[in-house]
Amino acid sequence: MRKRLENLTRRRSLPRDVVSPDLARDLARLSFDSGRQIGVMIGRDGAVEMVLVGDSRSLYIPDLPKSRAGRWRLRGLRFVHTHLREEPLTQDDLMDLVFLRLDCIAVIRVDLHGGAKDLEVAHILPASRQTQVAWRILPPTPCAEPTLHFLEFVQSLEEELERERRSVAAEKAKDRAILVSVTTEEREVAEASLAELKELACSAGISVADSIVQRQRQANPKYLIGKGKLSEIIVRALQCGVDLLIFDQDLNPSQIRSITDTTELRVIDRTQLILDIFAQRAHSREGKLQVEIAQLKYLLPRLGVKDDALSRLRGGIGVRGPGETKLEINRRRIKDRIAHLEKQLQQVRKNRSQRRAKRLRQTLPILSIVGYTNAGKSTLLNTLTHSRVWAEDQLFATLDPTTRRLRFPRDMEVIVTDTVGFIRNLPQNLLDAFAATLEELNDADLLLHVVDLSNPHYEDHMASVAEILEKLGLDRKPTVLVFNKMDKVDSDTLARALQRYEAVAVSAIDRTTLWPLLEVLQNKVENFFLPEDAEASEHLTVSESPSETVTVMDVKANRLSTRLRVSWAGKDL
Ligand SMILES: Nc1nc2c(ncn2[C@@H]2O[C@H](COP(=O)(O)OP(=O)(O)OP(=O)(O)O)[C@@H](O)[C@H]2O)c(=O)[nH]1
Ligand SMILES: [Mg+2]
Repeated sequence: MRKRLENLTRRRSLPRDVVSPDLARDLARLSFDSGRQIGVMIGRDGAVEMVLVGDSRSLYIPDLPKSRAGRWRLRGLRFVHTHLREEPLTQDDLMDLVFLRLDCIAVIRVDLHGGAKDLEVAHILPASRQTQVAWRILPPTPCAEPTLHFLEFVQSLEEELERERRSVAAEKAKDRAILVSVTTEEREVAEASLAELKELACSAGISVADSIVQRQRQANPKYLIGKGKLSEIIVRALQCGVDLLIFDQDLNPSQIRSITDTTELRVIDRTQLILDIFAQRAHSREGKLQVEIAQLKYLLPRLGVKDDALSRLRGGIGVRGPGETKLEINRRRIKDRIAHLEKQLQQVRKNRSQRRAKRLRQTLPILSIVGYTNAGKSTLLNTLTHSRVWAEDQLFATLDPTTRRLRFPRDMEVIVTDTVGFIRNLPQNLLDAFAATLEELNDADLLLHVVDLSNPHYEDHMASVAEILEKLGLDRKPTVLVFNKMDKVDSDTLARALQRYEAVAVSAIDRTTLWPLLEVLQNKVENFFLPEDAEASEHLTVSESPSETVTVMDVKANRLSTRLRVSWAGKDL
């Protein structure tokens, strides 16, 4: 028996046959004699690369050598095996096809006399031809008269996959990902959370190819996700040319490892995605330090015993945060680095409080725009920026700014800052890093809390923002509530919202809607900073344009924390 099996390794099929008729016949016979399933892995050149022996009903395929370049390629191996008693392809066979990204899987159905009855072949299906399932089973053909030209077939299949990949890759050269949510929550809750993950991914510069939800009654601690879903993911990834999976749920290190091992895709979870976003957005020295500390702390418990754990965990998007070289250091060195960064952080903080003291001496009121992610904060700031042009045009047409300044020796100036969006469920260990990206808020005199009124969950978002502000010790700051995107809600909703909350409604994409807001801001700032100053009031009352509200905004472009300088002459004084 052993000898007969060994002989199989020297067999060759023509590249054009899935399996040569002789080999099929011999496999069937051997299988029949031994009462076991027998299989061979055949390379593209037709050579048998591996012989596998199972029991009468199943056959286990061990780890295969790493696949050829490119995760979207097929493996370059076809698996041909026998089924006794004319049993057709099974679900397990199809799973093997998908998990191993085989060129194809074929079963030789052995008849009751040990003959090779026929050959059943299944292959992965490209997305463009996608139906409900990710594979196709071809009608059985007699082993003795193969009809399929296998090599041509598999080459065209691969070309098709490659074309798909290229068309999506060309779409944008950025990271593409599939989002995955494994949850015991209600579908609606899971989908809202996934929608948010998508926004997070987008703001991290990742394009989302697809999202997959698995609702389950009980979690599967090993993979977190069921095997069937995992195979769906592998096929979708193959079809979409995706090599990154982002899980909405936090994964523990061994889950990351087993999912990575099974799918050969990069795997990150929500926390790591948020960390990556912070890493992108932290501009200040303190912010950068905080984010790197958070990244390293996230990494530390995930350093497994396996030496390749680091390269897997480098999974993140691009090469942000702790770079590759940094990640090659061991656990000890990471701890040292954290200690070192923490020391630096203390130093920076000391400097910052000195800086702040200096700024306070300049007494420029600072307005900071805060709000849930995607509320429209940056848009609001930008639109204010455009209205600057408009306002200036007006200004030049009617007034001489230089003269005006002379007349108003204490005219008001404010700085407006945009901030990173707030997010629900912010893990506690990220709060420091998040707080650092929001450090400017400590200096804010007035917060503009922007809310996307068109989002059905806007009240939840308001609550999340309030909660985070409280955690950051910012809940006592005077705040103006701004209901944005009023163009997207009907008048009833708007009226009801304004009844319930003291807020100003705007549409940040439409600068003409901003005036009521400017009015409110102006009054607030004046109330905070002017009343006790009699001298200023005197000057202002002699103004020659008492009824005119002039807004001059001067943007010192600095992307995320664009600063907007607003000066105006008060009309109500
Ligand atoms: N229809 C409508 N869309 C708006 C309005 N304001 C903002 N948007 C859109 O909402 C989306 C998010 O706006 P952003 O300004 O990026 O939101 P953000 O709060 O800065 O988001 P993060 O920085 O990610 O927290 C963009 O697509 C805007 O075009 C509005 O008043 N009406
Ligand atoms: Mg923004």
